[in-house]
Amino acid sequence: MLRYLTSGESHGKSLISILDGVPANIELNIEEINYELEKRQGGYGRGGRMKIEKDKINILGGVRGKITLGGPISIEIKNKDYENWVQYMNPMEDIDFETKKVDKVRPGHADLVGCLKYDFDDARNVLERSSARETASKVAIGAICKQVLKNFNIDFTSHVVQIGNIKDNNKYEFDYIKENVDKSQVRCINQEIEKEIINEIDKVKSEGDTLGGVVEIRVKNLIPGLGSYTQFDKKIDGELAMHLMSVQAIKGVEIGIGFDVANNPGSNAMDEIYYDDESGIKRKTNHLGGIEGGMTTGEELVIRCAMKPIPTLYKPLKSININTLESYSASIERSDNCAVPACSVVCENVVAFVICKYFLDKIGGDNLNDLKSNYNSYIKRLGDRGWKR
Ligand SMILES: Cc1cc2nc3c(=O)[nH]c(=O)nc-3n(C[C@H](O)[C@H](O)[C@H](O)COP(=O)(O)O)c2cc1C
Ligand SMILES: C=C(O[C@@H]1CC(C(=O)O)=C[C@@H](OP(=O)(O)O)[C@H]1O)C(=O)O
Repeated sequence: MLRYLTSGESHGKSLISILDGVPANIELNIEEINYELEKRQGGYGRGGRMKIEKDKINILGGVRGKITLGGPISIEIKNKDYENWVQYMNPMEDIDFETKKVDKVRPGHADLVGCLKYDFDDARNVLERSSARETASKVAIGAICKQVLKNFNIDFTSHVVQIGNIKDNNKYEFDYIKENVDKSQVRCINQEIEKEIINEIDKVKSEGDTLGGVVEIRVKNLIPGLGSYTQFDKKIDGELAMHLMSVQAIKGVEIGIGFDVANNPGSNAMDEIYYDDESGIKRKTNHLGGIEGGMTTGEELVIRCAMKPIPTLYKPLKSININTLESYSASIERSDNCAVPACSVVCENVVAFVICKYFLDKIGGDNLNDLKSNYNSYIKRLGDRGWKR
């Protein structure tokens, strides 16, 4: 079973993760992994921290000469900012906790409940781990998963469809997204909307406020039957929602037309099934976004995620001192103002992990050759039943 754990604090030495269950003999393209990490750091609206970090993957185990060994892969991403935080974060030396205490808890963060739950008088003990810095690990993991799936032509992309109230309602083709997305500053395809969004981010920033938005993730060349209807915890839509909802600041996940199913009659929400000798079993529409009954249909997977606005505002929000219970208005030193573009890269890679997990589960094989022959025999059997790639 493909699984991972992450460890590390936002201003600690490094982010560490272990990805277990990757088959042997997968060739890793390190530049591509680093490119994903670079994309996550980008996007208009990011704060000062991204000028300090230059995220790069450092593989510590599970790989030789860029080829996976079938064992757990351990991954390090260094926090360059650690050197500015040694006095606060050193795990091996004493820290003068009293003078470094964060006792003003920030609304929208894990600070308050984290302090109550874990019995801390210092919110730094919470915020370091709850920070979205951890999403760098998620991206490195997803980028490795993508490279497993590349052997089977399964392809991923993502873009921004809304920031604040500015929406891109155009429908775009997968390849168009793939080709155009990295040139833009907010990962929005339509250049006019891109400009409008950048103006909106500037305006809201000047008011000391922040913005959230909606990102779309697409997966192409999937096969039918990843996931299962037979038990709740085997359904791939459930697993996708769980992983995506657990990304910092994600508040909603929809598949296909999502919440719009409620606004449409059944005839507009289902995807009718056709057969012809040339293309095999096919759908003319994809309202349900490529999943039926907890299983991939083989159509394009279409997922949207809503990210809440960044909770740390330059315009102070009211809160309390966790130790004295006095009220205060927060002021901050630095924060992202809008991280929706970065979040699209994170969500894309989180989806890659889930798809890879279910792919390996369905196809099976602890090395690339076994995986390929199992895959081919499944595709052949589906072909005998009328399904074509
Ligand atoms: C890529 C990314 C960057 C983020 N950057 C910031 C930030 O600079 N400042 C901030 O207050 N929150 C930021 N957040 C959001 C918080 O980490 C998140 O809202 C917080 O941990 C509470 O978790 P929850 O929103 O899931 O409840 C970011 C989230 C993501 C995905
Ligand atoms: C470090 C990252 O994002 C951070 C996520 C984050 C938060 O509270 O979630 C707060 C900010 O950190 P800092 O307080 O150090 O400026 C962001 O920069 C990253 O994305 O790599």
